[in-house]
Amino acid sequence: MTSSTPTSPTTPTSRGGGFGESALTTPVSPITNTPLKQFHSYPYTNPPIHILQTVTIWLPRPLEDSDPNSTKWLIYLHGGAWRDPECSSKQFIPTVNYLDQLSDPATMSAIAGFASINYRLSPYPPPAAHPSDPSDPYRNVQHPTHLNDVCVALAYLSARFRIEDYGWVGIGHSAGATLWTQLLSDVDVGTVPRPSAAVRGSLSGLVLLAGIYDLPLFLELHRAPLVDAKTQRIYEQIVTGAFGEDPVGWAVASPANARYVGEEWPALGLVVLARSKGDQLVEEEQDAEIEAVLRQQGWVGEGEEDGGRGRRRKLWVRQLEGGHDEVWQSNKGQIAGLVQEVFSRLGFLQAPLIKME
Ligand SMILES: N[C@@H](CC(=O)c1ccccc1NC=O)C(=O)O
Repeated sequence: MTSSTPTSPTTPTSRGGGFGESALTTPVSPITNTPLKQFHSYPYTNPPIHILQTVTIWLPRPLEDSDPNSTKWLIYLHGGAWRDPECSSKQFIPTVNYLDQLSDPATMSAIAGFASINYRLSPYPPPAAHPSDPSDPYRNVQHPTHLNDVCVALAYLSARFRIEDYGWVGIGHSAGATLWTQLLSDVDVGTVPRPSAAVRGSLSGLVLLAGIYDLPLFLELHRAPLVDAKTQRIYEQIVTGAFGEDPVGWAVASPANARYVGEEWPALGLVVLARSKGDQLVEEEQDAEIEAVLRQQGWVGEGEEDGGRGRRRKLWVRQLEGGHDEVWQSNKGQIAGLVQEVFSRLGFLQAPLIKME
């Protein structure tokens, strides 16, 4: 297989989602008056302290006009190799806008709200466009602190928006897909409680984009002579920065080595694994591994029998187009299309309303 060089940390990126216009500086208005294209970031810690511990919310309509029986929440976890401050909750904006403006309106009618979670990051040493200050406690954390923040954010979404009354679908890109699969499994989440039974029981679908599921394999595929020494060093920094120096820790934190207790997420009926052949940063072996692991643990592929076990856990594989970070950009509405497909499969789309002239 061939591997190519990841985004050079020295290259400033023109991607959206940077810290330039801080989400926290956006004035917070009463949630029920939030127009869709405006987003509002809410601190999920008490006391509210830092932008990296916020969740960004978009509402298609005042929340009280969304019927919990017929609308769902979509909850996004961004990537960025656990360290890149240019990658944030704003990665979800292209998908939100696509669903708002270009998708079949039936999908938007079935969405109560979009939430995109920021979490504390791991060290990003220089040279980098935005290196972390070694004394910044928000940009020098390690696993399981990222997961710890995701758990706190989900508890906040439950307390403030009652996501469990609506039901929800999770979406994650790259390290964000790693975080969702870790959360679903028995990987350590730190000192905070795991999501409540109500929150776990209301997750019905998961869309995993370009995820990293086996950290030792991630390093193996980016070691000389497969890649040049500089690229090898970047991948080593990513993994040691986020998971420490001990290789045992890398294996223990890897979703591919974990157990998935379906009963703990009883409504989860569909997991979608999606990646692009044009992904230059994360290899297809990652998806192949997690697919095999989920199959061993009870998920069944599309169009396959479930062996009479009566399980409802389906595993879909989908192809995307573009480079690693292009898949979440509006790129032909790929992610919006997946959301629509998942909503349709899960029975969330209602017959379109007939307009009265
Ligand atoms: N932009 C990131 C690179 C990055 O996101 C990445 C690089 C290689 C493999 C996976 C990556 N992202 C996963 O979340 C950085 O500058 O570190």
